[in-house]
Amino acid sequence: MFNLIFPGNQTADESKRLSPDTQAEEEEEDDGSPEEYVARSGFTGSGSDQISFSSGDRLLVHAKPSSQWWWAELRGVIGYVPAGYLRKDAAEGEEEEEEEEDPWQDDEYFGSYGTLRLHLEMLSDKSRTEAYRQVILSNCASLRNKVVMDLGCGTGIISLFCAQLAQPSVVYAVEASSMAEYTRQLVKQNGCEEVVTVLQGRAEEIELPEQVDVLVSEWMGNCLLFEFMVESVLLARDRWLKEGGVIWPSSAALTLVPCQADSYYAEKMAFWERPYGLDFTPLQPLAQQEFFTKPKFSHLIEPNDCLTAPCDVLNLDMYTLQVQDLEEIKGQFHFCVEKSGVLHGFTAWFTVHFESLETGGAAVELNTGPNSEPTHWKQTLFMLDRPVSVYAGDSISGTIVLRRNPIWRRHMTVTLHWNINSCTEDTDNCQVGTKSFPMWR
Ligand SMILES: C[S@@+](CC[C@H](N)C(=O)[O-])C[C@H]1O[C@@H](n2cnc3c(N)ncnc32)[C@H](O)[C@@H]1O
Repeated sequence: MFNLIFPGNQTADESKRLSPDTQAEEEEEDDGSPEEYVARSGFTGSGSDQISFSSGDRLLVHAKPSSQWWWAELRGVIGYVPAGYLRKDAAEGEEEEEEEEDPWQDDEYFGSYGTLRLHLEMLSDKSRTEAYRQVILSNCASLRNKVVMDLGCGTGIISLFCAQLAQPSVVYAVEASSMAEYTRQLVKQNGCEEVVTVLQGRAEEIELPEQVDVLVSEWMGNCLLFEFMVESVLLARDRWLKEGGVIWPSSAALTLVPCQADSYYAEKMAFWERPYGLDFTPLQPLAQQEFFTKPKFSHLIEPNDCLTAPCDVLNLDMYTLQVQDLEEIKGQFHFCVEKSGVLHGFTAWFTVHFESLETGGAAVELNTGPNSEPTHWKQTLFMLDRPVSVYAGDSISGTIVLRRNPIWRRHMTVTLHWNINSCTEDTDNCQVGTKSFPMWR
């Protein structure tokens, strides 16, 4: 049985909203002999220590050093494989139970949005909430008599901003979690029931009486796409948005920067070098697996720790983005090191833009990067396995690939490939590396 850790019981280091994990999947006794697993879908390994396989392949799992990556064998080739892509070769009849698992994990997902914890966190995030308020306020003239859909309204904050700061004809506030029952009360309590209609249900399933002029939603997750609520927005756009209608946010970008992370590295890895005068370095490979396999959510990078200027690696246009594009999104980067230091990893954050409907009006931007007010998303840190010294003038180029999990639809793997070209003569001329980070499967 897969064990999901949702926000209600996660650690502060993990996602703000959704942090399913794969721990404790195997309850059976481990007698040390290899176990046979079947691939649920294909996987293309990156780097020399991962193996590729196709859907239906039978793999022998020799060891499970972490909940995400197992050590397995296929046709005589041995290497790491992502655990979430494998299932036990169930006897007939048992398989049915497995197939019943919801790849969207909606019970857990909407269950967590049915409690106050996440709404408190989101509403306490002033930069986020004020950005939406500013969008409504600065477009209040254009919103007059418009039909608005607030997809995933939660407590209804954006719908209430619309009703109080503008004069739309109606706002359809759609919410799948049980919070919708309270949202109705909040709408009434604030005297907005003439304008705001709360509809409880999944946006994909609800029926609206009409098409809408404006589709607004706060769907962004860690590293922009995690949770993949964006899919619901794209489907609603195609079904409910009038020709020429507006989507807020209208575009989104993911930004990356090569960085130092001295204190995190010291806390999780260098610690094992000489605690209490003893050599604990044999634990370092374990530390790497345990602390550096997944990205670190909730990282707050100091502007000083950026080794280069940041660079946008993905740009999504919410009008043209298609659901199928989400399966694999690739970006490229080319950085020029500005100051010598130690490259511990890469940090990512996102920015979204809300186009203005007013003539000559300025777009509103919500930037979650280190040069803006911190938001509850903070930033996402991807640690390399080994730090690399870099020097001013070096170039770091490469690619980033966000690959959506083919089974667990709210999850993805981020693969970074980098190439460091040193400008100094006394160091290796070129260093390349690849690392894949499951979020969370
Ligand atoms: C990030 S929260 C934003 C809540 C609120 N709009 C705000 O800004 O505070 C996303 C909300 O969307 C809801 N949601 C996610 N996917 C949905 C879907 N497909 N249909 C309806 N509601 C959805 C969640 O239950 C959650 O309350």
